[in-house]
Amino acid sequence: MTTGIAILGATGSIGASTLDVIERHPGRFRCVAVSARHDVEGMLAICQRHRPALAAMADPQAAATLAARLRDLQLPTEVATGAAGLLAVAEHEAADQVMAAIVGAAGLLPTLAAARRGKRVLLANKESLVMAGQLLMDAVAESGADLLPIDSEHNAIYQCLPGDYRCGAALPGVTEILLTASGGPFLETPLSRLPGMSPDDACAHPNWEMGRKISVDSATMMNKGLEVIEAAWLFNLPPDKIRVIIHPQSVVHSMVRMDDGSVLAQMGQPDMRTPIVYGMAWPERMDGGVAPLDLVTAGPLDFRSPDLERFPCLRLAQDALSAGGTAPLVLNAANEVAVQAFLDGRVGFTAIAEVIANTLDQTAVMPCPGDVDDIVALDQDIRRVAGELIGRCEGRRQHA
Ligand SMILES: NC(=O)C1=CN([C@@H]2O[C@H](COP(=O)(O)OP(=O)(O)OC[C@H]3O[C@@H](n4cnc5c(N)ncnc54)[C@H](OP(=O)(O)O)[C@@H]3O)[C@@H](O)[C@H]2O)C=CC1
Ligand SMILES: CC(=O)[C@@H](O)[C@H](O)COP(=O)(O)O
Ligand SMILES: [Mn+2]
Repeated sequence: MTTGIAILGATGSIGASTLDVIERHPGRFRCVAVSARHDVEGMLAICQRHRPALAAMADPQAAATLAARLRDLQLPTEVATGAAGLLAVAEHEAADQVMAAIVGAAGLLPTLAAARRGKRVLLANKESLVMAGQLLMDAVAESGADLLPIDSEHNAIYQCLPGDYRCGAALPGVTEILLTASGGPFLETPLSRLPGMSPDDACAHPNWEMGRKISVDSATMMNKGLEVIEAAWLFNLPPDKIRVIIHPQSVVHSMVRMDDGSVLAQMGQPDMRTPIVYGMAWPERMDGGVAPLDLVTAGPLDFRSPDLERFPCLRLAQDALSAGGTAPLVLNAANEVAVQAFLDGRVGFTAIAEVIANTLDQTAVMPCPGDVDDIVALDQDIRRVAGELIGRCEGRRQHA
């Protein structure tokens, strides 16, 4: 039987890897619905190759252009737009599985909709769990949806757990999980040079090819911070059972330490098609086109503790997890605003951590709202606070 896949964020890095896996197994998987924000050319190429029933563009102008181009080419793909368009992709009746690969908070509503509909959720969009972990995990539990972690570390941990483990359940026998972190492009950069690092420097990840937002997150190690919070929700663990270890080679994708002293690891090439095909084929195993890992040529594997002076964002995220309530949501919103300002050349690299810390300082921690509309409204409020702080950084920069 063919499995229908909807891809939220189809024009991105995870979207491209997912489409590559689908193409390798034409009888087994079919791309039935796709979404993007405004990349019309990318979406057109996907529609020509995969003929999905539905393509949604969040941006209305991009949707209109796509619809006209599809008409000219006499392609039958229906076009939708806006928030409703993203929901239509997430809930598409022909989709058995939904790849949640929109970057950032924009992924929350469609990911939640897919979970509520009982689709298998292939979760790459870590920000939705950071913002609304309780809501998303409750939706999965209530609908009985399969939730498969796609983020490489969480996928690695999932692979190390017993075969009948389901995300959100307790983990008896596990002492702690060890999330590996590459350390990003600035692992060895002298601290005095960090303020002058450019967006292209920050996006030059040593091991993974990814979108620009997550690449900057890797450079600040906020990516690992978000992943600590993501792990707490996926594996139902308290902060003190989630440890971060620097592993510059990105060969060991994460580990689980058991109470009997065993440490289980999942290894492989740094290629997202492994976790993607794992999630799509689960509980089977299939080929995703990934080259075999040769441990003889992979070179020495190094491990060390993270330096929190170099990576203050990691500590901010760990503290936000311990604080609980709305703190992770505030952290995530401030990070998205600060990273975008850095990518736009408006603030320097080290301002990212400063803006997040100051936003957290200005915001009282409250219990997280139980209603998704309230969560989205709060996210918008925090973005305004962080935006004002960005404005002040810009002002200081201009006067310097
Ligand atoms: N890349 C990777 O290897 C990994 C990524 N992840 C996570 O997966 C997610 C996607 O990452 P990645 O593929 O690298 O990101 P990319 O930037 O490469 O792609 C993002 C996708 O989301 C779409 N998008 C962006 N903003 C919006 C919006 N406001 N509304 C609707 N769609 C939007 C983009 O459309 P458009 O092209 O039109 O802008 C694009 O399709 C992130 O949450 C990331 O943390 C997790 C682990 C690994
Ligand atoms: C591929 C993936 O899962 C990314 O989240 C990756 O982990 C980024 O690498 P860092 O370890 O540098 O954050
Ligand atoms: Mn990861």
